[in-house]
Amino acid sequence: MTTENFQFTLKKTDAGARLGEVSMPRGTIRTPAFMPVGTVGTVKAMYLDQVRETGADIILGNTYHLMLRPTAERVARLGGLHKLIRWEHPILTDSGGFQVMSLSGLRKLDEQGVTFKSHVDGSLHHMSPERSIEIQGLLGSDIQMQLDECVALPAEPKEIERAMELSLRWAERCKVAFGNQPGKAMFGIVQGGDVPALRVRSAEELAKLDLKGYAVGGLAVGEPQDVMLKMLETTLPVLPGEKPRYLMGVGTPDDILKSVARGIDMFDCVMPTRSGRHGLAFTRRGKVNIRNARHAEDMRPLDEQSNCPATRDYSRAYLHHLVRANEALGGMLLSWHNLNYYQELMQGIRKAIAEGRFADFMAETIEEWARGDL
Ligand SMILES: CNc1nc2cc(C(N)=O)ccc2[nH]1
Repeated sequence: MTTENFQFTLKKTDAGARLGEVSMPRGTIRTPAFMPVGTVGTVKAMYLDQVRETGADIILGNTYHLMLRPTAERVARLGGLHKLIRWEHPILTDSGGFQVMSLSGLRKLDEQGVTFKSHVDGSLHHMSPERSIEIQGLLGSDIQMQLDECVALPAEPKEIERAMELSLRWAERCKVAFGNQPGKAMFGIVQGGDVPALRVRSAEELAKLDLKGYAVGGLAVGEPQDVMLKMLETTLPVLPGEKPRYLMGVGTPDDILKSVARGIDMFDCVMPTRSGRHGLAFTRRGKVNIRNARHAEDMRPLDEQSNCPATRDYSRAYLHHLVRANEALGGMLLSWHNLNYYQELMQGIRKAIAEGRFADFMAETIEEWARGDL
């Protein structure tokens, strides 16, 4: 069902796990949802028709990359990102802040924003909270993220606090810049590193802004999984239950299961596509490194029970050959397989929550991974 407004419906809970839907003009997002990453206007090595067929309701676009090339203004002149890349379903764009810190030659970060040198051509750019929202608007983004400062862990508590407070001030500026766009949403991002008290403050202050959704940021930045999960247990109870929660940059299938159990509704991660390009396949019996010599003459597919052609119709021997030869088709088939596996996992999660058996589903899934490759 699509609506002219942005509407989150919490359909069922099963212990901490939540089943829901985000309805928007461009379509409905079934949650818990996994968002494939469409970095520079493409989910690498995939046709977007295939991405849709795997079950994706929404993809992510990276503001940092798109603002540098082809630029937000050019995308707007060409009719917006949906038209340019031929994806008519919802798109979430990040603010660009995380990649400015991780990819560019960061020159300055102050109250006004960030000044950086492009990793593409060395040109100088300034991005304020207002400019980030302007860029995401020019792209035609359906869900826009506030500009924030994400610190890598481990970090000094004082540094984490400084970045968290700055991000709160930037959230207010982004809310003003975003204004009132009924069919779209701007999400705040909870920061606070691995310091529970700072996480609580960030979530409490963002909740006062009455935003349409909330991301948990500043995680999957080098901390152990147990620290990430502890920060979710600290943060999520403070966020309004009737709004969607999005865990940024996460994660492995194990991360996803354990984060759903704690109340996360949306995920994005390059893991399935990036690891697919490097020959790593996620399966219901755990990870398979197709580069390993043991697959060289194995004519079985990754999983003959799958409905995905990449998983069911191609032999491990051929996948092994393609990856070892660094052939493009190797990365294409394994990206397709991994995205399909991730969406099958999300579908299994949603079905288990609907049937009130998520805890059993999580235990059975983890146990089958541990049994090892077919
Ligand atoms: C891959 N890990 C990851 N952590 C992230 C945190 C943020 C954030 N804005 O705090 C954004 C993207 C992220 N990706």
